Order: sequence, then structure tokens, then C-alpha cells
Amino acid sequence: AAKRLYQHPLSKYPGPGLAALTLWYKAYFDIVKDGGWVEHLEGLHEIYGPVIRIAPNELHFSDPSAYNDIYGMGTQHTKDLDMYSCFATDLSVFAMFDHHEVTQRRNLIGPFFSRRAILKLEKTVQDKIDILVSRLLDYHPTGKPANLDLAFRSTSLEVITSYCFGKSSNALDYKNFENDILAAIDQTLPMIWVFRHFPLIKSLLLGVPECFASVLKPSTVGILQQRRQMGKQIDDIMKDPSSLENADHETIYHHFLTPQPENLRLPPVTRDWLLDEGLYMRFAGSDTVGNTCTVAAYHILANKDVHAKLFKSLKDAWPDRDTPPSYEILEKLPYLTAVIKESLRMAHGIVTPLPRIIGPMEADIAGLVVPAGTVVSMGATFLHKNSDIFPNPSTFQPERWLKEDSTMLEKYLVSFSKGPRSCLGINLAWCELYLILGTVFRKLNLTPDRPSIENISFREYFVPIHRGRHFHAFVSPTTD
Ligand code: HEM
Repeated sequence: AAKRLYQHPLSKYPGPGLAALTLWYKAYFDIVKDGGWVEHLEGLHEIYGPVIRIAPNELHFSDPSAYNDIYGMGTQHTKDLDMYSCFATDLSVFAMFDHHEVTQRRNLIGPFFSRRAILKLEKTVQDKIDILVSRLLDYHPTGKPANLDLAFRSTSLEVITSYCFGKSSNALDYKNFENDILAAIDQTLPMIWVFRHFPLIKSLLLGVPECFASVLKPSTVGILQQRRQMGKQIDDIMKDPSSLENADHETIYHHFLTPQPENLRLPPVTRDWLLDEGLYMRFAGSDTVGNTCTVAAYHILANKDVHAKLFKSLKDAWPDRDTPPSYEILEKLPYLTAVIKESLRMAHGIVTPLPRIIGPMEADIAGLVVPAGTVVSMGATFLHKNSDIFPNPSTFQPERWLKEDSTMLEKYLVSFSKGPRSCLGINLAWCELYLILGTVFRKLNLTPDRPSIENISFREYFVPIHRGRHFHAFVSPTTD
């Protein structure tokens, strides 16, 4: 213990003594304080300053310049598998750490999510959003409020499932948007910190047949069912790849199963790889977009001026309700763009600081020389809530993105992270955000039933899990 405290290369960094001694310090906030680590970390930075030793071998930074040093273009620090393996999708690109393999895999998947590819499949996305709008309008005659949280997450789940797999998840067809896949995510997500700190529990619970899991830990049954269902889909495709010819559009399976040029020397396609990739993509593509839309709707509806301005700019660009403009027209609307950027800033994307292992050499992070092998991170919330960069950070102000010098702010908007491991789905995400928020706020009048900051404050489980009751609103059509 004395060695860790006084002779370790990180001994000179400030932080709680217990954190320097043991990983259980963090585990306590993750598990016992129920996703309370980031909130605690904010308090630690107020006490100890911009760099803290948060575990025996880990530093967390809050100095804005650290973000680029850790994650920016040209960095080669690897992902820390101690954290990334808690998602049980070890073979997906998301959990890969070898720099060379990551580049190969990203080059393989990247074109499927390129802007060109997204523009080609814009109609798939718009069709799903039209279903969302019509499902929300079903609430109008009932006088009951709709659960917007589930409605948005179901939409993004449906988009990613159709886009990637060429199959509908039917997520939008369920009563009150309560579908099995989101239920499985909601039940399993709060387990990730248990899986992280007790990897044996993960192997045990995810390795047993569903019938045993239902006895051991019923909340993991959903995820096992999802694995089984997606596994079956993959088996069918691998058995008969020609079945892909019937799909309406290109899917990730087309992409993965198309023979790659010899010189890429990619490892052979396996069922386990396709399964991990598919499961991760469905998770990455659903909650992130859905949460951002919920945060956007909450703030737009809480700010009458913002709502009025947004509606006016949408109506000017989209005079006839029944003739929607294309994504390329919507993305040119300055006010809608500012609303989306501000929503991304306040929703944060992924709220857990993303851990990287310094290497292969020591590195300069925010002016400090950090030894190779050290785990470092900086959470997006620490940039997004920095009042020197974003004055009044807890106020929703799309206008901050419309000022002359606002392009300067872009580099501090890190919801999609930056650099070699930044979000692969960013083009799809932007397209969805424009089409969902544009369509919903052009076509619907929403009135929150019980707005409260609880609806969007969060517990940190990689993505934010909003506290309290989901955000609900009464729905009626706009008349002009
Ligand atoms: C508003 C929506 C989204 C946000 C805020 C977001 C955010 C992020 C962030 C912060 C990362 C980096 C994670 C890390 O370093 O561990 C990431 C990675 C990733 N995202 Fe997204 N994402 C969004 C939507 C999507 C969508 C729609 C997809 C489509 C499938 C997607 C696919 C991925 C993938 C595959 C990675 C892993 C990349 C890698 O590890 O190299 N994301 N995303």
C-alpha cells in the first residue's frame, strides 16, 4: 500500500488516498451509488484541480486541452479493455484495441456509414419517422400523454435495425412503445458496472442457458434472448447468403460478407464476430440518438422562444406539411442546426469518461508527461459543462452556435468523441437528428405533462439513464 501511495509513478498527482490504493473506490460509486461516478468526479475536480489520480494506475483530466491530447487525431492510445469488455461484445470494432486491426475494421465498416451511403438510404430513415409521427398522433384523441423517451428510442432502434440488418424491429408497433429490445437494454445496462468490477459474474450470467439465467438473475434473460434471436438471423444468412439479394437495400451483412481485396488480409468472417458487431451497433445506434432527441424535446418545450423560432424556421423551409424537404435542405437551416448542436452538448452522448492506455511511449497530456501504460480519460461532460467555453452551461441556448465566432466552439463539442476512435455512425446520427427533430417539431404540438429536470438528469451507465419518470407529452397536430 505504501508503495502505491508514495513510490508509484503517479504518486505526485493529487486525489483521494483511497482511490490511489484500490479500484474498489471507483466500484463503490459505480455500483453502490448507482452510476454516481461522474457526479462524484465533478466534486473531486473542484477539490483537487484539473488532474486527479482516480485509481492506482489512472488519471482523469478536466483541462480542455487534455481532450485532444487523449483522443484527438494522430493519437494512438489504446482502449482499456477492463472497461470495454463489460459490454460482452469483445469482437466488435468498439471493443478492439490493436491499432492496426482497428484501422482495418473501421475501413471495412466506414463506407457503410459514409455520407454518401446515408444519403442513399435517407428514405428508410424518413419512413420510420413518418410512422413515429402517426403513432404519436394516435395519442391525440385519447387525451393521454405519450412517453417521448421510449418513442424516440424506439424510432432510432427501428432505424438502426432496418438500416443495418434490413429487417424491422417493429419497435414502433408496441403499445406505449414498450418493446422487448429496449426492455432488454434497460434491464441489462444497469448491470454493466457489476460486469466490469466482477468479470466472473458476467461470464457466469451470460454463459448459462436462458432457463438458468431466469433463476440466477432474471434481468439478464432479455439480453440472452436478443443474442439468440440475432444469432439465428446470422445463422440463416451465413447458411444462405443469397437471401440478402431480396433485401430492399444494402445491409451490414452485405458489407461484411462481400469478399474483400486480398491485400486487406482481413480475418475470416465468423458468426461470433457478426453477432458482437450487430449487438453493439444496435445498442450504439439506438440509445444515443434517442436520448439526444429526448433532451432536445425537453429543452425546446421548456423554452417558448426557442420553440417558436424553431417552428417558424421549419415552416419557412417546409410550407406544406405534407411535402417534407430532404435531409440536405434541413441541414442547411441555421436555427435547426443550432438546436441540434445545443442538444448534443446537453445530452453529452456517452457520459462515461472513455479510458485510454497511454502508449507506446510516454505522452504529453495537457502539458504533463504521463508514463506509458497509464490509463487516462476525460469525460465529455467536463467540456460540455465548462463555463469558460460555454457560458451558463446549464442553460439551453441555441444562439451560442449562431454567433460569428461560434465555429471556435465546434472543437469543444465532443458528443461523438474525436480522432481515430470517434463515432463511426456520426453521419447516420446527424441525419436522424435532423429528420426526427425537424419532422416532429414541424408536424406536432407537444405539451409536456409533468416537466421536471428529473426527466433528463442522469445516472451514468456509459450512456445516460435518465432518472425518475420518463418524459411524457400530450400530442396534437400542428394546424398550419
Ligand atoms: C447522437 C448519436 C450518437 C452519439 C452521441 C455517439 C457517440 C459515440 C462516441 C462518443 C463514441 C466513442 C466511444 C468510445 O470511444 O468508446 C462512439 C463510437 C461508436 N459509435 Fe456512436 N454515437 C451515436 C450514434 C451512433 C450510431 C447511429 C451508430 C451506428 C451504428 C454508432 C456507431 C458507433 C460505433 C460502431 C462506434 C465504435 C467506434 C470505434 O470504437 O472505433 N453511433 N459513438
